[in-house]
Amino acid sequence: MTTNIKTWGFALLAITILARLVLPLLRRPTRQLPPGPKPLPLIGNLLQLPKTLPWLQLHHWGKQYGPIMYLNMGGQPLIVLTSQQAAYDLLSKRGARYSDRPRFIMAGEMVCKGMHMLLRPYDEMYKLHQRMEAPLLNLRSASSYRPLQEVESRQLLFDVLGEWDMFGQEGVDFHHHFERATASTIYFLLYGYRLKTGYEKELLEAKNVQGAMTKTAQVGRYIVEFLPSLNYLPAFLAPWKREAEALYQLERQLHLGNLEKGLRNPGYNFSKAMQESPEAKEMSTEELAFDLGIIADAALDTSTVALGWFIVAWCSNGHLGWVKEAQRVLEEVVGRDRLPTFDDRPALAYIDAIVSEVLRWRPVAPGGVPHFTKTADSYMGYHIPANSIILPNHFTILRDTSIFGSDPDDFVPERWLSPSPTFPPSIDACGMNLSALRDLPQSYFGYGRRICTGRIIARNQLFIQVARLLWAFDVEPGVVDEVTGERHKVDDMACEEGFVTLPKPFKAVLRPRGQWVRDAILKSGDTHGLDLSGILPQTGADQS
Ligand code: HEM
Repeated sequence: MTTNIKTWGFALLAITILARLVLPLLRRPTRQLPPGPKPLPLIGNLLQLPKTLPWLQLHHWGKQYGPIMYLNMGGQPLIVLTSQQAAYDLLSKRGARYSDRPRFIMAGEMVCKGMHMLLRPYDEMYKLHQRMEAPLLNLRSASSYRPLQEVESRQLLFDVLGEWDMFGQEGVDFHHHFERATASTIYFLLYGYRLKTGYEKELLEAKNVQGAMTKTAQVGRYIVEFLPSLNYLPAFLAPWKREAEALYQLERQLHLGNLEKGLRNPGYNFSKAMQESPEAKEMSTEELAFDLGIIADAALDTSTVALGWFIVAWCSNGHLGWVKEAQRVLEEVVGRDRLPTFDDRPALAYIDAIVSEVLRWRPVAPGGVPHFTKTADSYMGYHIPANSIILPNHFTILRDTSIFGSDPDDFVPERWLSPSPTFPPSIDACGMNLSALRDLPQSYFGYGRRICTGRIIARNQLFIQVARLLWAFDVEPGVVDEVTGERHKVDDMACEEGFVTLPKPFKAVLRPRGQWVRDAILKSGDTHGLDLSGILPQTGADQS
């Protein structure tokens, strides 16, 4: 009996593979597709796109084939966009058509049972979640979370100074400190509790789940992604089903447990605000818990990675003068008696320019986040087939010389500064000086209706952390060559694989710039003893 089922299983597999490869060839489109690398028979460009750093290969192809490219990924049309204009025209201006996501059968449908906000299709349920999140993430609400971000960045400096006292020239694992600070901020905002060490059970579990999720979203890892009908096979012939179910249970427990804690903890947090929203009445508790859990995941890696690249830029390109300039401006605006605060932000446009440049120079998701169109379209005279994946290659787009200038590989914060700031300046609700900054595309947050919803919170957080780190420390690579005694150079392109691309780990020395730094940090002290239950708005977020 088992052998019979197996035989039928393999027959079904063979037929589906054949149909999948041959049918697209029979349906060869007559209209002109965008240019792209020459496909091989049957499999198209599937084997030409490397598994390691595919966005870099797409970057090189972009130079050859232009702003819109076509690849055939074993029958799946993939449209790659490599200019800001093309990405904006399609993903933002034609957002109604281009806001879907491709199917992520393992990660989205099986592991998250369709409840992953980033991977969801653009349907009514997605819009319900978006309506629930929007009032908590808008500019005015984000401005009210800044006191929390000030506390957590104070703690970051305190922790880093403590490590300097212990390890000195050996350097610190800055990634860990950034991760703790980011996680603690977002967990307090979402669930009302902080993380003191960065080794708390909740965070370790969240990282495990996230790591496993990243694997399940890898292109080519599971055959069921290409042949969804294989999911009709019984579980003993489909081992990925067991893997997905185990991961789903893990994630479910984590998110539900955090939601419960959030509802129990004192003071305002997103768990309470969302549960009280009219939208939450239309969804299950599990849907609500996953919404919060995915926001936590989306915030955690991205902001930590951006800070990591900031340290890479400091170690590898700091000599270009921008560190000196930032420290000069901080000296002028803030002085030496206290840490920079959000009140200083209108006069610290240079710091916001550094944040923009970090996100441009090494985008957190260099390969972009895939959008999807169910309907056929045309652009620049080219045919875009129905059911195409649309991938904006952030790495290339953020090097568009017509927008960012002729030196896009260099780290130059000045490119974000307005040559003629207007007076009186226009300052937004979070203190950002809009008049002093050029309104260049922030493509690193994505596009259109799927643009990153946490971008204002992220920018506020990066502003205060970057300002305070530059005010407090001088930074250099932590590893010294035993023979020459010189510090190792940091390879500014060395990165880990993944959808979010983080720098390869290394230690950096963060040396206090003077006694005044130590005095100011120790004066503000360890923040873990503080009662923060009143630090966030008590009456819920701004609804405007
Ligand atoms: C430097 C930090 C961050 C970067 C670079 C970043 C980048 C991105 C990008 C590229 C996308 C996909 C956009 C697209 O599909 O076109 C995205 C989506 C998203 N981000 Fe962020 N993000 C950051 C921080 C945050 C934070 C702090 C939060 C939450 C507080 C957040 C919440 C989300 C959510 C919920 C989505 C899914 C949106 C959707 O699919 O509709 N992100 N982010």
